[in-house]
Amino acid sequence: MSKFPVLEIFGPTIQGEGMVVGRKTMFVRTAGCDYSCAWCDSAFTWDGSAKDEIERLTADEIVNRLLETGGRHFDHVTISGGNPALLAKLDELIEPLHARGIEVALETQGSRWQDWFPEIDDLTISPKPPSSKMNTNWQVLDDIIERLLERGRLANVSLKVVVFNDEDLTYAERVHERYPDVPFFLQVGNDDLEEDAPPALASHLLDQYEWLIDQVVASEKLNHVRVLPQVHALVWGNKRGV
Ligand SMILES: C[S@@+](CC[C@H](N)C(=O)[O-])C[C@H]1O[C@@H](n2cnc3c(N)ncnc32)[C@H](O)[C@@H]1O
Ligand SMILES: Nc1nc2[nH]cc(C(=O)O)c2c(=O)[nH]1
Ligand code: SF4
Ligand SMILES: [Mg+2]
Repeated sequence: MSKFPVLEIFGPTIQGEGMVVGRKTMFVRTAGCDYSCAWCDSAFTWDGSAKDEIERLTADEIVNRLLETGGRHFDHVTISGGNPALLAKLDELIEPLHARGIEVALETQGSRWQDWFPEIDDLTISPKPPSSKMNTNWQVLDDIIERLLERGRLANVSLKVVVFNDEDLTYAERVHERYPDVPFFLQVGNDDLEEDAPPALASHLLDQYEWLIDQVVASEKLNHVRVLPQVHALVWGNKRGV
């Protein structure tokens, strides 16, 4: 049995982002990332600041922890990170969750393929725009999208680009033009990760949301798209574990 580096298991809460926004879900957050985005809201997964909190758990232990924490109050688990696509054996966790009738969602940036991607019920791929300071490997992303389309997973996949500025918006247009058949989401960037008063953050993020809606409305390249804020950030601010 493989061991997985886990930083948080929490919920039930709602999925605050993207293709299944609002869905009641538990979260499993893995440690470690191959990126280091300038604005990462979960930098503790990779910057060493929470290294003492990382637990190495088997899939059975994660399932037990989910059941202890969530009881009978969930039928959906979202795996995020860090980049959970660094974990080659994650099918060992996906399989027993499915066996219990629990749906599995996963958040990743599209920098690595894993053979278990087609098993994920709600797969969010979130390539990173220029403001992140990361570079997209288009060959890798093309390959991931192609493999998912070949396997008929269109209904289970989405692309989600976080937008902070005009350059990011141009990047979002480029991603949507390259993969026009993949459901496409634009997400408000949270540029105030230090604010600890939820109402102040919510007010700021709603202004950013209005700006992003205006930009998308004005774009001829962004028509078959959805624009969303991070609902959990509006409700709970920058709090961890919600
Ligand atoms: C923390 S990441 C973990 C999963 C994976 N590494 C990824 O980036 O897709 C989860 C989601 O949060 C988004 N995110 C991270 N920091 C953000 C921020 N400051 N504002 C808005 N979204 C953010 C990412 O783009 C990603 O879609
Ligand atoms: N409620 C809630 N929704 C989320 N959607 C994506 C999250 C993430 O950090 O990956 C996240 C999170 O941390 N909390
Ligand atoms: S890829 Fe995701 S977890 Fe990694 S640094 Fe970027 S936002 Fe954070
Ligand atoms: Mg988050």
